[in-house]
Order: sequence, then C-alpha cells, then structure tokens
Amino acid sequence: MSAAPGPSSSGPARGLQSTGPGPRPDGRARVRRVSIEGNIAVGKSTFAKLLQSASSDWEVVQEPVSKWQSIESRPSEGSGAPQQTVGNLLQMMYEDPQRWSYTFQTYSCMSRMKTQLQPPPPHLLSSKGTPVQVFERSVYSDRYIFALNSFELDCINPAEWAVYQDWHTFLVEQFGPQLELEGIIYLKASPQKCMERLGRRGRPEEGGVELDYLQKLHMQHERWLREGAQGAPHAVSGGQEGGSGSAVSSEWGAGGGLRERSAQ
Ligand SMILES: Nc1ncnc2c1ncn2[C@@H]1O[C@H](COP(=O)(O)OP(=O)(O)OP(=O)(O)O)[C@@H](O)[C@H]1O
Ligand SMILES: Nc1nc(=O)c2ncn([C@H]3C[C@H](O)[C@@H](CO)O3)c2[nH]1
Repeated sequence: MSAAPGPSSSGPARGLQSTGPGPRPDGRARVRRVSIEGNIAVGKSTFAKLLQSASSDWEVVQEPVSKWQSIESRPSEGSGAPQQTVGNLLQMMYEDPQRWSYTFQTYSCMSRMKTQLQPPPPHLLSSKGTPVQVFERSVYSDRYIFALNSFELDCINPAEWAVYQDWHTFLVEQFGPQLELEGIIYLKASPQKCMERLGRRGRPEEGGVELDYLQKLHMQHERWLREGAQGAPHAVSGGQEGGSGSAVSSEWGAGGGLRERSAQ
C-alpha cells in the first residue's frame, strides 16, 4: 500500500481532513467507509463480493448500474399512470457520448450521492468488530475520473463542464461529513487486461468500448491517485496485475486508513 498525500486544503476535501479517523457526531462513528476504484472491468465487483463473503463486518454497496440501464419515469401524483422504463442511459451514453455524457454524469453522480448518504445497515452498527462499508466507486471518481475524461474528449462541452463542477462542489460541500470516505482501495490492471475482461463479461452496452478509452481512463486513475485523490481521502491500497481477490487484501492500520496485508 502507498499512502496518497492528503488532498489540497481548499474545496470539498476540507471536511474529510478535519474529521479524519476521530469520533463522528452520530452512532455511525465506528463504521469505516471506503470506496473501491479502478478501470472498467478491472474486477471491482468481483473483489467486492469476496470482501463481503469474507466477513459480515464488510458491507458492499454496489455501483447503481442497473438504475442507469433502466431509467424510470415518475408519473405525476394521483395520475394512476404506471411507472415506465423510458431509456437505457448507459447505452445512450456509449452510443452517442456527445449528446448524452453530461446527462449521464448528472445521473451517475446523483445516484452515487444517494448511495453514499445511505446509513449503514443495522448489523454493521451493532458489530463488535471493525465494520466497514465499501462503496463501488464514488462521487469523487465520478468527477475527477469520468466527467473530467468526458470533458477532455469533448463529449462534455465547456459550459456543461462548468455547470457540473459548480453543482458538484456545492453538493459535496453541503453534505461534506456525511459523504466522507476514509480510504480508497485501488484495483489496478493494464488496460489490455481490462479490455480482455470487459470482452469476456459481455455487457451489451459496452460492445463499442475501445482499448484507447480504457487507456485514457487508466491514465486518469493514475494521475488522480498520484496527485492525492483530489476531493477524496488519503489511504490508497494498490492491487496488482492479477486484479481482484488474491492480488490485494487489506486491513485497517493502527493509524487509520488501509494497509496492504498480502499481495502476489
Ligand atoms: N482477478 C481476476 N482474474 C480474472 N478475471 C477476473 C478477475 N476479477 C474479475 N474478473 C472477471 O472480469 C470481468 C469484470 O469483472 P467485474 O465485473 O468484477 O469488473 P468491475 O471492475 O466491477 O467492472 P465495472 O467497471 O464495469 O463496474 C468479469 O467477467 C469477472 O469475472
Ligand atoms: N461515462 C461514464 N461516467 C461514469 O461516471 C461512469 N461510471 C461507470 N461508468 C461505466 C463504466 C462501465 O461501462 C459501467 C459500469 O461501471 O458504467 C461510467 N461511465
């Protein structure tokens, strides 16, 4: 594991730094919160399942992909109209990124906010061990990896990018301590390996994803973590080419944050 330097002293990171591993004001104080980050198909969900099955103290909150694949209309109150699926935003984004990337990022980020704001389940609150809530990706990678990448690829225009950053900064500052994460588990594999895994998984929407896109996302992750995971917390535990499961296994270090226990 390498500890990423702390985030800069301005902006949304302030709440994270000031709270640190010390006591939180509510009953959730003992529940650690981390995210798993990494390129598409590197093995985050697979690794998350292993974590969850290893101990009842680890609770995984999945990335809300199924919501993105099935956008539901919300009928007006009392209309009696049934809820309907009105689109697959993941597919729309991949098919026409210039048209749909901004819409996708608003929805992905909002759904990540909702999951990060969820209280821990009761069994974690009553755990006698070290309970950990593990989020698949975060509001920080939404912005500093994906939305930024889409902007750099001209799939989000300068006005959309300015608007995204404005509301993102506002919301992260508003919710600061509640969104707070204490660590990041970074799963890393070469873009070629991710491409292979993506192909094997065969998610229909990803049929047009090219190696070049995974290479760009790989670079975004490397830069973000090298620069101290802007917006996000400090502890980074790095996986290796093998990907999930055997490649990285982490435990809480005495000083807070994640420490690598074994890597092969
Ligand atoms: N360590 C591994 N070795 C070989 N194959 C793996 C490994 N980990 C995951 N896979 C396979 O790679 C594919 C992608 O894995 P997974 O769905 O866990 O990726 P992910 O990082 O969660 O993807 P996404 O970025 O889309 O959320 C799956 O087919 C999975 O079985
Ligand atoms: N453009 C874009 N922005 C995001 O914030 C984002 N988060 C995830 N994804 C894509 C990767 C997988 O195909 C699939 C599941 O992770 O969704 C994203 N794509």
